[in-house]
Amino acid sequence: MKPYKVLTINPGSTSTKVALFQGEECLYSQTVSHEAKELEQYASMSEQLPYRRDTVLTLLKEAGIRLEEVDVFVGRGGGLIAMEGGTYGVTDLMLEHARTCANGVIHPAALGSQLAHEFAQAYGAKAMVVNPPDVDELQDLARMTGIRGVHRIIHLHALNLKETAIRHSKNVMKKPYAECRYVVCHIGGGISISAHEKGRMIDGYDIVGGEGPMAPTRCGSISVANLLEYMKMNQAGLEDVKKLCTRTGGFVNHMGISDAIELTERAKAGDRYAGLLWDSMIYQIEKCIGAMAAVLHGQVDGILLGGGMVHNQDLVKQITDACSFIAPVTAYPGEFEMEAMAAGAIRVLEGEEELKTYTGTPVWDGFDWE
Ligand SMILES: Nc1ncnc2c1ncn2[C@@H]1O[C@H](COP(=O)(O)OP(=O)(O)O)[C@@H](O)[C@H]1O
Ligand SMILES: CCCC(=O)OP(=O)(O)O
Repeated sequence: MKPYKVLTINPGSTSTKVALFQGEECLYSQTVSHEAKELEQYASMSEQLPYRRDTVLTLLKEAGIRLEEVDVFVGRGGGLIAMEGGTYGVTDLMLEHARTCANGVIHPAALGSQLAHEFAQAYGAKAMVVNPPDVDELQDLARMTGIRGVHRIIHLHALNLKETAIRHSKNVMKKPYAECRYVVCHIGGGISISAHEKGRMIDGYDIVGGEGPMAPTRCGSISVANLLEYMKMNQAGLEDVKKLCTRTGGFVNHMGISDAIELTERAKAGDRYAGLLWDSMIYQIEKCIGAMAAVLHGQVDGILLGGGMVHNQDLVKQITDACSFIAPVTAYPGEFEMEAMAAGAIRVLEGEEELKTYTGTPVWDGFDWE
């Protein structure tokens, strides 16, 4: 069978990643980092589209990649209404929801489907997205809040969390993902901590909604009282708070940077503020891992760490020291997002999996007594 060519595009909060695959083989991969200040100039997400497109085009031109040969362009996907996991065709409805960030989340992942669509139109190929951050597999216990009619929803790095769990199951546990129980973390520009049981992500944090640990670009969980006081003192409105949850919180708020390498260098050079900020983020990650281990009743086969910051040995050591009483900690520095996107598209092209159609109807829509 002809090995399909797949171009994967991954717009993240601190980077744009692009990779070309032929079958499972990665022919080319490149990452461009974006500092917070560079992205600040764009008032809306759609204003970032030409910048991200040009970033991708420049990389591909430099590498001499012939886009005419690509069978399918895959974007990361985002801005969508809560959906089942899987590979989806990019449709008009998906594009409309991505453009308007229909789920209320302003994050560059929503540019993924739009970029894939633009390239696919230009080169007569297919456009798809795989396991966007809007995948919802929560157990009912995780949906209830203390306010009637308000339900928890989550947005996290579903793509990398699931791929990491699938690979660890195959290569280390020698069992199917559906038979393993994990706490899986993605520690990047945003930080996802999630509980996986029987091949489903049954709980996790809404990392663009102000839940979970603080992260390079996110404020993470703070108390309602703290937030109300902050809003009063700073005359901050809803839009300011939303930005703190997705773009301007965490390292960006404290230090004006999202780069963990620079933050840790400042800490090493004796900046105690930078040092405490770094250690506090790790402490918050450890607390969230503990919570997800309790969701799994302590029966955890492994704690899996992925994402850019997992390249940092100190972070891995601190988490291992704090959490290995729960289960073995395994570090997968970087991510498998590009591989996961290519694999999802190829499974569909080879007929192993059906291409799903985005309905725009939430996968879960309230308890039956409501
Ligand atoms: N070698 C490294 N050591 C420490 N931190 C790193 C390293 N490489 C990347 N990072 C940090 O990881 C974060 C980005 O992670 P990544 O998973 O690529 O993010 P995203 O996809 O969310 O943009 C940044 O804060 C970056 O500084
Ligand atoms: C929308 C959630 C995914 C996410 O936070 O990705 P980044 O870490 O790339 O910002």
